[in-house]
Amino acid sequence: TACSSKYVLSALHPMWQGPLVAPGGNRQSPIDIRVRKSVFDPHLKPLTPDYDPRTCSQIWNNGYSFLVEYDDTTDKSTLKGGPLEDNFRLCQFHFHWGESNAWGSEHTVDRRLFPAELHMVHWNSDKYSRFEEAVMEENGLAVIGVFLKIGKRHEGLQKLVDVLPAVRHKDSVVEFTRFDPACLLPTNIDDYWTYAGSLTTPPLTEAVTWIIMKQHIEVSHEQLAVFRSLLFTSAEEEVQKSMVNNFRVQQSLQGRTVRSSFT
Ligand SMILES: O=C1NC(=O)[C@@H](c2ccccc2)S1
Ligand SMILES: [Zn+2]
Repeated sequence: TACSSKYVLSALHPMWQGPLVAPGGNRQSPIDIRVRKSVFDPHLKPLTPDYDPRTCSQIWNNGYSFLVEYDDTTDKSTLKGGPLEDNFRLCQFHFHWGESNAWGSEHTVDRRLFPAELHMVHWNSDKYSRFEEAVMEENGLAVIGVFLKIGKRHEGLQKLVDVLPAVRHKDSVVEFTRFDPACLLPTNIDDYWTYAGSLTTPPLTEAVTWIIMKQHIEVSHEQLAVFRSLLFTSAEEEVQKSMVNNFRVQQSLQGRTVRSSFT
């Protein structure tokens, strides 16, 4: 689908932690969320995700993460509410993780690192007609971030973990259907932080309203180890590089305010 955009593939290089900063970027992501500096906003509404598992279509290893893609040609899997004024359409979700459980997330909370972070990517279907267009616009995208911790096995995630070996190499794709992404959200989605930021991979456009969940989800050590069995490299390349540490370095807040939906 459109949202598995060429942007992510073309300018991406595994392990690029680069000095790559969007020209004149003053709202870059990820950031450290300083809890005591966040501002409670009583006007923030509850978030209302409404996902249809039948729109789930495939999993793709794009050489940086694996994307679970959704058919975003109609308003079947949507996100509204929270800080959002418009209707947003789910196009894909993916993760970022480390080579060890000690790090891997892109955002941090008072400098605390998590072993991994889930991103659910949505684009503004009230204002734009497709993902590629929205990705270049100020209020084009909404990404839900959920931290992962090592603990009990996540039953819903296992269906995904079981097919990962089929997309071990860069550019591999496998059909993947009837997966309800809501199963990956924490039980409490009313408590979140939100701020104006950017994509964390090229084109790094400052198009994202970030919604970071306060409550994490738990996955088992074995499940996360399967993420690490994926490769950055394609089947043809001689040297195989394991897909780990696919996160961007943290960016400065540059005067931005992080709002919280809770006190
Ligand atoms: O949340 C984000 N994580 C990423 O890898 C970036 C991205 C870039 C383009 C499409 C989808 C996601 S933005
Ligand atoms: Zn991401």
